[in-house]
Amino acid sequence: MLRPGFLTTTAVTLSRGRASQAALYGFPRASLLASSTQNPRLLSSAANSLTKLQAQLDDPTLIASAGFIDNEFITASTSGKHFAVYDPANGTEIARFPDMGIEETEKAIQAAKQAFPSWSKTTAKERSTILRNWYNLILENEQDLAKIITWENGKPLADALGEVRYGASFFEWFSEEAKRLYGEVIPSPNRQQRMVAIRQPLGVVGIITPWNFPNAMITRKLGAALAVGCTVVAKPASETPLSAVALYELGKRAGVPKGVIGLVTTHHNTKAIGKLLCESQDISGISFTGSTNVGKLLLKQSADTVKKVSLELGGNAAFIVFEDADLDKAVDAAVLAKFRSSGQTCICVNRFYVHSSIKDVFGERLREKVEKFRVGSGMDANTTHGPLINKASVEKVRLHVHDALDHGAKLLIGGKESENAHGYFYPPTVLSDMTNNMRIATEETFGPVAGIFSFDTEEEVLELANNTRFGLAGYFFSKDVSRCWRVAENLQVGMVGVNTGAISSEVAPFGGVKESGIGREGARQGLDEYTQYKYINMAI
Ligand SMILES: NC(=O)c1ccc[n+]([C@@H]2O[C@H](COP(=O)([O-])OP(=O)(O)OC[C@H]3O[C@@H](n4cnc5c(N)ncnc54)[C@H](O)[C@@H]3O)[C@@H](O)[C@H]2O)c1
Ligand SMILES: O=CCCC(=O)O
Repeated sequence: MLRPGFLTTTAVTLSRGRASQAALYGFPRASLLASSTQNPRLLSSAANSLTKLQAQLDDPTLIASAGFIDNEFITASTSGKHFAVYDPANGTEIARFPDMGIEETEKAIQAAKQAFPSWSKTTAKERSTILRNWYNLILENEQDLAKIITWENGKPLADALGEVRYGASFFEWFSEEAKRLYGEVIPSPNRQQRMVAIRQPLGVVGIITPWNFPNAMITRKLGAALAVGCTVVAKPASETPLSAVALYELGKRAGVPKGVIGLVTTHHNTKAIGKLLCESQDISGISFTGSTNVGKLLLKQSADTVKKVSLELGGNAAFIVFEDADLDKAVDAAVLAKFRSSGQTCICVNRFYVHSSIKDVFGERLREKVEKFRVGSGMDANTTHGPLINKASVEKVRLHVHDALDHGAKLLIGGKESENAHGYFYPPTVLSDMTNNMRIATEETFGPVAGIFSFDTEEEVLELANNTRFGLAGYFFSKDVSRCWRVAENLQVGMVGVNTGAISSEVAPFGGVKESGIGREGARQGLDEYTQYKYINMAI
């Protein structure tokens, strides 16, 4: 039952057959117009935009402007306010979401709390089956889900499809791991007692996710949380809520029971909702992926209720090319590790350290690769690299490039923005002759700029690479096996790519050290963030 104050007539369940899909085209428009506090003409045009998007999907019922509370899609906030979602390729509004607040979040928390006793008592096999259903549904709808990512995030469609499959892999993985949540039998130090440690779900967990992987950052958390028996209230980034809604719609179809997963959409109430999730006594864990500053705030806010907190934060990855590296492989890996998602992944390279003897040839080879990029709308099949997420991101990248050039960096390619460009584009850029007094040496750029520093000795480059408060990922290229072990062990990061630029996988523990985070996601370790041990001592 919805509380008074919710626009109950617009709380619509999206799980309908395809036969009725055409009729659904009108639903978001009706719900948006229901808001009395905003200009009806603007709301109507936003609804039309969403309708246009729906018309391009095989299954238009996958998206709506809605949060999801207690098994219902809620298309209006109690305040009547909305926030806009934009296509970063052209800056146009594509949807308008309910700007939910404390009331809705509290309701989602209570629904998740109520659902916890029964969900946590389902068998591992039952939870596994639901996750597996969800995985299958994602793959069946992968083309639609990829389009949704591209519309709201901007990444090229092929990359978006890769993200959908990557996202799905977490449900597949955790559907399997659900059945292997083993505890321990502890050899007793005496003859009178037997000792075991069992693993139990934390309870309700709050999940906050970023825009750079609108699909996969949600599944990486949800998969693990649901596998162990936790229930969830999630808040997606306000830039990319459509992917979250689509996933929830599929979750409902997959058989996730009422109350187990909640979704609260907001822009203006982000801080307040974050605080509530951290401070609520009904929430036992927080899992966050995003910037280090916000992560630190959430950690502080969670202190009073002594929550288990899992943080996947910013990075400042070094990519080291030793003099004995296979240069072809190093350049290919550099392209991937730097320019994937136009430089907007947390494990993207921020600093290239190339041995002084090969610095110029490496720079030239990288320049040649970047010259072949095709920057444009992610929906265009020829596009290799899409826009950045918003204006602020473009400004940060511009600042980093200008700062480097002002301090004497050499521009190999890029750096010049087109004056006629619509959308949030920045040309892929390669800079050489970088020095440690430049911003890129210490700050995460989160954009398509490769800055090349040079070094002479292994000792020197390790010191440079580790001279940061971040510690997420690091990469290096060398053919010397002893050096490979030495450098891998001495890089102060959570993840190392040795002779590769691709390290992400659902089977591997993803996470950082230092101010890049606490905890690991994916892999068998991913379950640890959502469980606690209970030690049982039985006298015999
Ligand atoms: N380590 C990882 O796995 C990983 C993955 C992706 C992104 N990141 C990092 O995320 C950053 C970029 O993402 P971003 O700009 O979206 O980060 P962000 O921290 O601004 O936002 C991330 C999420 O936190 C929410 N948020 C913002 N302020 C909040 C507050 N006060 N309380 C509660 N929630 C709040 C946002 O709405 C969004 O949902 C980069 O630093 C990147 O390295 C890390
Ligand atoms: O941006 C952070 C996540 C990237 C990844 O999982 O590869």
